Amino acid sequence: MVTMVLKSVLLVFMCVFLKIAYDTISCYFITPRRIKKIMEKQGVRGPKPRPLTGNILEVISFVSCSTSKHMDSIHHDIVARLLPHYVAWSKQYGKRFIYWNGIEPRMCLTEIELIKELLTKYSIKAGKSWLQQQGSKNFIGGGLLMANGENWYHQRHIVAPAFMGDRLKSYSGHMVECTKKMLQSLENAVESGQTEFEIGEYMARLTADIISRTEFDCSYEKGKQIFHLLTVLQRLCAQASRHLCFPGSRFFPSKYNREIKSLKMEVERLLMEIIQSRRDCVEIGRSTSYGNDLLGMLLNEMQNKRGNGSFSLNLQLIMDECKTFFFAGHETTALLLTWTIMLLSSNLSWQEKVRAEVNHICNGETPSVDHLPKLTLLNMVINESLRLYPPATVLPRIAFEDFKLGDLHIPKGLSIWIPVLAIHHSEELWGKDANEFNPERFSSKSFSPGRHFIPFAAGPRNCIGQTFAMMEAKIILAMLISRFSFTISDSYRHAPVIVLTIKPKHGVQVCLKPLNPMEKK
Ligand code: HEM
Repeated sequence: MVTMVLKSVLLVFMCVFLKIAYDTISCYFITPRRIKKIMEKQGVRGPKPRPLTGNILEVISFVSCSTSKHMDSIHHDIVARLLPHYVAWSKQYGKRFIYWNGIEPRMCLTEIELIKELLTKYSIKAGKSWLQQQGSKNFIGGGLLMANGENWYHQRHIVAPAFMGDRLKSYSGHMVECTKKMLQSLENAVESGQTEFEIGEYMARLTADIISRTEFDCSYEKGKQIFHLLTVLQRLCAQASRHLCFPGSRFFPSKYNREIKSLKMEVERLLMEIIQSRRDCVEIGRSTSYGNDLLGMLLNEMQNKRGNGSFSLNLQLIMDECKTFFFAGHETTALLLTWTIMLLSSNLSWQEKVRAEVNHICNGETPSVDHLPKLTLLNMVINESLRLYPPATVLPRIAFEDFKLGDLHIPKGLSIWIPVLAIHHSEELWGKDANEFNPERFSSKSFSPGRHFIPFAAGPRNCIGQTFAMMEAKIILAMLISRFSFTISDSYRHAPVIVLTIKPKHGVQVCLKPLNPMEKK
């Protein structure tokens, strides 16, 4: 009897072991090579990969060489600096090529029609890859940004109302209040004799403040504390995700992995405290709803059990959504503002034009949602900034099943990489002055958005916070430009780098001068 049991256990153990061994070999060797063959047959080639690391080491060496120094002057010809591997391989292998991110074969896609088809038609068949999800699992978990398929569909429908209509307009008050506080602190610093400011720090603090207030309203101070921890967690997860291509690396109890786990637990403990106190208020009858902020909306939704079929909104997902909105909405907008201020500080005639427009439209009042659509020059400048320095430089997708894209057969498991930065700087698409700051190009009525201007992606999976971000950027810039004039400081070193998003390596130093009441008018 005992031998029978032992034999059965051994058999089960052997089966499990063989399954794991087969899955590992299939995932690391068989599938990637099958995909490579299918793509090669269609004429899509690329650099030779090394075992396990693929072309990662080449990419690292290309980029560390091109970004080792700052640029000689402020110009915007930055593709060769930030995506040198793209420049080298597209020259050698053509518009479509394949390179290997570890064990993941990635096809680079720059053809506009194919990108449009992929983003609009195949938003369910192509989504976020396992590598991406693992890289951010301890950080934003299964929130909207990393969700796929049915889950993504339901999550998107639940949060969409938070970014539309009157609810969206209601956030403008928070934006104005937070900006007033920031401007006051700048004015105080100027009065005490400071003239030069690293404006990126101010913008990062301001956008974090705004998103904390929008998400947590009355629990705003606690929200700020959570977001501070999330910023540290984000940095650690980005460092740890570099090792993900090595089998089992995420289970290794390294210093990174231990620190990540304990930070994640602390963030979630604080989030649960806020959630619990709102539930208590409703339970004892002190309040009839969970609140009008983003968190309240998600909790109300969970209470109404609008879950559909197998999908249900649970507390873990609500916490993941809170973390996702902070991550997706804070740094991207801060960078948009920082780069726009850099561009206006080094293009004074545009600064003057935008100031005159703001003064004319707002007439000394703080900007309201009714003023914003009339600020057309400001809108053009923001678009030009998003074109030259798109915070999200690449859009990654992975095919979950075989499908046809234009003339290409895309096999299941192929990762597709859309280099937004290169598309935005392409002379073929934007003309000879593609690398110059020229907001005028956005004034043309014939301009067709979404074709080769994709800072917020496109199609059903585009940025849900696009209107929120544009409203926030316009309010902040309009308020800043009517209070201060700014020039780029001599100490500024133009050194864009990509660390997930495009960042100024040494910050953006500007000299601020308060405008006197006559100039403000
Ligand atoms: C200038 C500011 C912003 C830029 C450039 C930007 C850009 C993008 C891009 C390119 C995507 C698509 C990513 C992908 O699918 O791979 C995206 C998605 C997303 N963004 Fe933004 N974003 C900005 C601001 C915001 C704000 C303010 C929020 C929220 C408050 C936000 C929330 C999200 C979310 C949740 C997604 C995932 C949408 C989905 O997959 O359905 N973003 N963003």
